[in-house]
Amino acid sequence: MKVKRNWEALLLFKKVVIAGVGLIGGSLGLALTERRLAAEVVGVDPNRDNLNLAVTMGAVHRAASLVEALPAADLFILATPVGVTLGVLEMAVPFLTPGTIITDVGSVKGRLVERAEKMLPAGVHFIGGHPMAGLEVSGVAGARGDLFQGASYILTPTKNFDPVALQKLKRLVKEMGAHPVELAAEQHDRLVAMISHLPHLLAATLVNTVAAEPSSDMLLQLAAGGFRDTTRIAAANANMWRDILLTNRDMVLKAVRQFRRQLAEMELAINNFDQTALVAVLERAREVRMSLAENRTYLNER
Ligand SMILES: NC(=O)C1=CN([C@@H]2O[C@H](COP(=O)(O)OP(=O)(O)OC[C@H]3O[C@@H](n4cnc5c(N)ncnc54)[C@H](O)[C@@H]3O)[C@@H](O)[C@H]2O)C=CC1
Ligand SMILES: O=C(O)C(=O)Cc1ccc(O)cc1
Repeated sequence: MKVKRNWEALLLFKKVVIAGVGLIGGSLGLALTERRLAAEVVGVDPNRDNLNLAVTMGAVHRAASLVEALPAADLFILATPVGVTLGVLEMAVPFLTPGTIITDVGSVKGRLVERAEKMLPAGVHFIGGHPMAGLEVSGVAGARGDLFQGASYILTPTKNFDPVALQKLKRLVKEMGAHPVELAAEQHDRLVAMISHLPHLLAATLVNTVAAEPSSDMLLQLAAGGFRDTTRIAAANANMWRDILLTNRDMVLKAVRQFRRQLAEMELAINNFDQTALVAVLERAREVRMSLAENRTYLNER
């Protein structure tokens, strides 16, 4: 006999507290409320307009302060800018009660993951998280409950991780339609420097290269899909990216050095009219890019 799944069966958490109900916190809130994964979702955010909009949109059931919201929460999600997350966690510590699982969504993991475990009271477990999905807009107004559908969602358990907390977070990730991928925090930071932080830096540099031209207005009007496709992310929040690039400074600088080597190879081939080398470089990129579009497989699922 087919068992009918009622909404009660999907209830993963009783009370979820989200600090930072912006694009990502709001999208997690919508995913939780729309799919009825939590009985109550409480939002904490110093931006009153944003928080009120989150309530109106149904991304959180109610707004509160950390002091009021945190006791008896079974999940606490830090969805704040990378530069303030550790400070918010420090502020939260006195109000945490045993049984709370804590995760974050930040684009850089290293220091936060290292510090988090050390400052938490007994019975409270932290596992870093990073949804590999987003948009170039900030604030809850752009939030969507299906933002993480089909995306990889990185979790960074340490060697002392709590297995029950990890299982619950993996279940949540899957219920949101995303694919959990476990990585060590340092490995996470090295990989995202290449596939997220470097592309962002390059998109911004590409836009600025064109903008620095005397005829930039005309150039931007003429720009076709190629320029738009390669620079969409340059429209994202500058403060958010300042935090990301500086917090992951060493890995980002390493990725820039690798990029410079590839650029030099391309430059040399053009300078030398070296048709063979130029085709080889372009062909290598073409094949890799085409394999990215086809047949998506996820790490940990191979
Ligand atoms: N935007 C994106 O595409 C992605 C962002 N991320 C990460 O998600 C995090 C949030 O980014 P977004 O949602 O895009 O930013 P956002 O600017 O849309 O939202 C951040 C929210 O945090 C609030 N906030 C600031 N200080 C706070 C504090 N002390 N306590 C509570 N709330 C506070 C802000 O008022 C704002 O509403 C960042 O750490 C970012 O690295 C991760 C994946 C994708
Ligand atoms: O806009 C996009 O497509 C992005 O890739 C956004 C994004 C920004 C930061 C992240 O840490 C992850 C994803």
